[in-house]
Amino acid sequence: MTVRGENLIGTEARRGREAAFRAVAAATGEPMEPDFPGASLADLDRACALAEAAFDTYRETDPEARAGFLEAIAANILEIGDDLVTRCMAETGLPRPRIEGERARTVGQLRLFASVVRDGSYVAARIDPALPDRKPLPRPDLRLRRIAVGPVAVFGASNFPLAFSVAGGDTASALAAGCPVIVKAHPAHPGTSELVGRAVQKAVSSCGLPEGTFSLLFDAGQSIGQALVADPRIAAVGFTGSRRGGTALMAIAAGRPTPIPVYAEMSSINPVLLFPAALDARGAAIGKAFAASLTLGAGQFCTNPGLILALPGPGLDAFLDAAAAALRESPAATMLTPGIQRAYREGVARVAGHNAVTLLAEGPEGAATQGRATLFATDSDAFLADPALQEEMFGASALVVRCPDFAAMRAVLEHLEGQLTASLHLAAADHAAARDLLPLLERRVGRILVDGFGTGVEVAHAMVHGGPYPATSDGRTTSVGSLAIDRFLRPVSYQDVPDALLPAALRAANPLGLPRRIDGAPERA
Ligand SMILES: NC(=O)C1=CN([C@@H]2O[C@H](COP(=O)(O)OP(=O)(O)OC[C@H]3O[C@@H](n4cnc5c(N)ncnc54)[C@H](OP(=O)(O)O)[C@@H]3O)[C@@H](O)[C@H]2O)C=CC1
Ligand SMILES: O=C(O)CCC(=O)C(=O)O
Repeated sequence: MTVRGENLIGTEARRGREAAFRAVAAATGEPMEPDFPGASLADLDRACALAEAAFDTYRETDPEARAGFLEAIAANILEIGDDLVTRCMAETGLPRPRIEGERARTVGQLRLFASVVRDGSYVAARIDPALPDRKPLPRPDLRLRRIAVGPVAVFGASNFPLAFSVAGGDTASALAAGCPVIVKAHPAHPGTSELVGRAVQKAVSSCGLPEGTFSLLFDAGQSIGQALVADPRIAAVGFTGSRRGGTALMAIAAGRPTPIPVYAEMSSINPVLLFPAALDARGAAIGKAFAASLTLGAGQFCTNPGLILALPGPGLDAFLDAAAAALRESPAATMLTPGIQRAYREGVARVAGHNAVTLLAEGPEGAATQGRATLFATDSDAFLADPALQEEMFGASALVVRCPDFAAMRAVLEHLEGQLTASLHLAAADHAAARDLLPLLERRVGRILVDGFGTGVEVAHAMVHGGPYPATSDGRTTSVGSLAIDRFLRPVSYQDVPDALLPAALRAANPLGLPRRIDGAPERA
């Protein structure tokens, strides 16, 4: 399939009229064909008008039609075949197995949301029948369902060109909820974005859905993204990227005459707690596994294990020796964009220059487009004294904080900003110490995991990929897993509305066969 450098607006594909940009081949830094002229404000207006016009029809599509649409997108993505994989590899510098794995995750995610739509629990339909004889007052007939919030703006992420991008988790969950989606493509992988966008556009047509169900816009700068968030027809925003970008969009959304939620997944350093008995039993093995997680995807994961907390001892020494040895041999890896590479290099230099930090290991120097792994160490007093030491270094770099005792480890955790994940490495003898820290960890993070690392989020019903600010803008939600649909739904209650006027979800005959609660208990079939 050919990449043409076109915005996809409803059923149309048209080249923009604003300043153009090109993808940059991540490995060489060379510009790639074709150019992508940016969308104009008129293009944005058209996409928003179509989305608004599509909304009432799309949100009332029956479950089977909407599920079929999500499955059609998945099938169309697979149908692009190797053209998608090779374009994506060139634009991102990520290797084939990673891109193929990410494609499988993306397709699986779309299918998961198709099953969520078919299941229907997400509608949360509930009925409290009228009690006309209740004393002292009769109760009205009350029925509740959740409806889609409206058109959603999605910002594709640089580091997951498929699973967190044009047809990634934000788009899949918004479409599943019944929201039309307008994607602002990430400029790091425009060709990949166009190919996937065409797969969605084709599914909209083949499923007979309103054309405004999906649009994709390109922009060489930030004005289209900002105008999209500010547009009164947009009801919510999904974003994965930097704290600076996420908070800028939050400010725009909050400053609108009608403020809207921005679900931004931003920075996280994902503390890893190494407990003494686990370190004594298998310090070297944990060190090796840590190095593998740290260097995955050149460290360009928001779940990257960037902070290690441990008590000094021979177990920690074994961990550090093994981790350092593995990192010294870990080849430098191509980073996603020159900007991300520069930010990583500067972040590493800043930490390296800190007077309370020592360099434990670094990987071999790489090409100008690459990032090398680094491991630093400091102690808990120094970490507590300088908030800059908890800034995310987006790449394969981590800081080990030596804590003299569990009280110091607790103080470091208390001092941490909100995080996506915390990993605990434990043996049975560590359980009491771990139990003491769990309530604090629950306050700080969205996911607590044992004997593993947070990279490679499972797309599942019980997954939380979120966390308190600044890991995300709203720690009550997740951007991965079936619960992600909740972000794009809103409850509506119907009081004494005649059956003929009720939405199908709430009619007495339950024509959609939805799971419902009657007076708080599951409805009997
Ligand atoms: N923790 C995480 O999950 C991630 C963190 N990052 C961090 O972000 C840095 C930059 O990476 P990147 O992925 O490009 O993230 P950015 O936040 O810079 O960009 C993400 C998207 O948002 C847009 N955007 C950013 N700021 C604004 C703004 N003020 N107004 C309108 N649109 C905006 C970008 O457009 P444009 O490119 O035109 O600015 C891009 O489309 C990395 O070095 C890393 O530190 C990145 C990815 C994931
Ligand atoms: O680790 C993962 O699978 C997902 C990571 C992620 O969400 C991100 O890096 O933005």
